[in-house]
Amino acid sequence: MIYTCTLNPSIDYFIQLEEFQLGSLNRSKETQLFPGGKGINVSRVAKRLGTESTALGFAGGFTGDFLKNFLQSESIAADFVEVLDNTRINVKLKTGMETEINASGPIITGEQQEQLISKINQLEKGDLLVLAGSIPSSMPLTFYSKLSEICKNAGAETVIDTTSPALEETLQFEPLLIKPNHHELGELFHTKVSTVNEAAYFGKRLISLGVRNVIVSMAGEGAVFINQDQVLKAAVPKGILKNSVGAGDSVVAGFLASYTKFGDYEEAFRAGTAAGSATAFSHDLCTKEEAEKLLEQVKIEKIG
Ligand SMILES: Nc1ncnc2c1ncn2[C@@H]1O[C@H](COP(=O)(O)OP(=O)(O)O)[C@@H](O)[C@H]1O
Ligand SMILES: O=P(O)(O)OC[C@H]1O[C@](O)(COP(=O)(O)O)[C@@H](O)[C@@H]1O
Repeated sequence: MIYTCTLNPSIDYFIQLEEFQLGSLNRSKETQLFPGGKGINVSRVAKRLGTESTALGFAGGFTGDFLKNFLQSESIAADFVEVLDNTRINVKLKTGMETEINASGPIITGEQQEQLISKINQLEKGDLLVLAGSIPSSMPLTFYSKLSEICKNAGAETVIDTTSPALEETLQFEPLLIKPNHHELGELFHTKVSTVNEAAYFGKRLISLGVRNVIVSMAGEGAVFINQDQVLKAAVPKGILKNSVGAGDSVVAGFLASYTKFGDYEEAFRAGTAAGSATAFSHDLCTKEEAEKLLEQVKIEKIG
């Protein structure tokens, strides 16, 4: 069974404007509300690609209800720990360029954290847990590594998509996959990663630390896949960028949907990259048809 865990989910409030003027009254052209948060997006895209998962995490208040109802309407299983405060609302301004304001989110008490841990304690060999997104400021930065350790002891796999320092702590538990973008990979090594060769070099260093597979996503430049046996580069099709929110999560979902079906890393990397670009080229997360249409246009090259 696949589980996604989003400690700080959101409602993503997309606001389209001709232009945005700081300090003035701005009126929107169009607005949309979507459930958000990295694990939630992975569950939604995976579902569209035919792969079931259960969304775990914390949800509260009327925004938490929106989230749960939305997932239910898409037939996605969810098992959230209830919190007192409202789930956050993240603002995504679309004015020709994208500006994001991600809110801090509700306070999560120690007792609520324990409730989530007891759900993770139920995982067993053959299960897979995706830990994705930021850790709320009321929680310890070691929370993902704690969950990773529980999974490792149970024989369950983990996939990690978060930033340093939380990411760093999880590496010792040998995740199946981590998916930093090139900025996040740079942060991990206190440097700047801008080229495919740099991504490959630092990706290999992660493999030597025990990570089994790394995808470094590089937005319009595509992505790099690194494991013990090979380094692959994916060149992505050119298209009109409509929405980069959720593109990274779509890479994770596409990879997992393919890998859990066919067990082939190269194909899973291709499927992940295609899903990422399909989301980038659409207003919402990609559909199965949109992702499949791009599959053949993703050019994979072995570079190591
Ligand atoms: N402008 C773009 N053109 C084509 N594909 C894109 C573009 N932006 C993002 N993507 C696709 O989405 C993936 C993830 O994007 P990226 O911005 O690196 O992730 P994140 O959202 O995690 O920062 C890329 O690997 C690529 O497949
Ligand atoms: O947990 P964080 O880092 O604040 O990120 C949350 C945001 O990231 C998203 O999951 C999108 O992530 P990606 O663009 O990296 O795929 C949004 O839905 C959400 O608003």
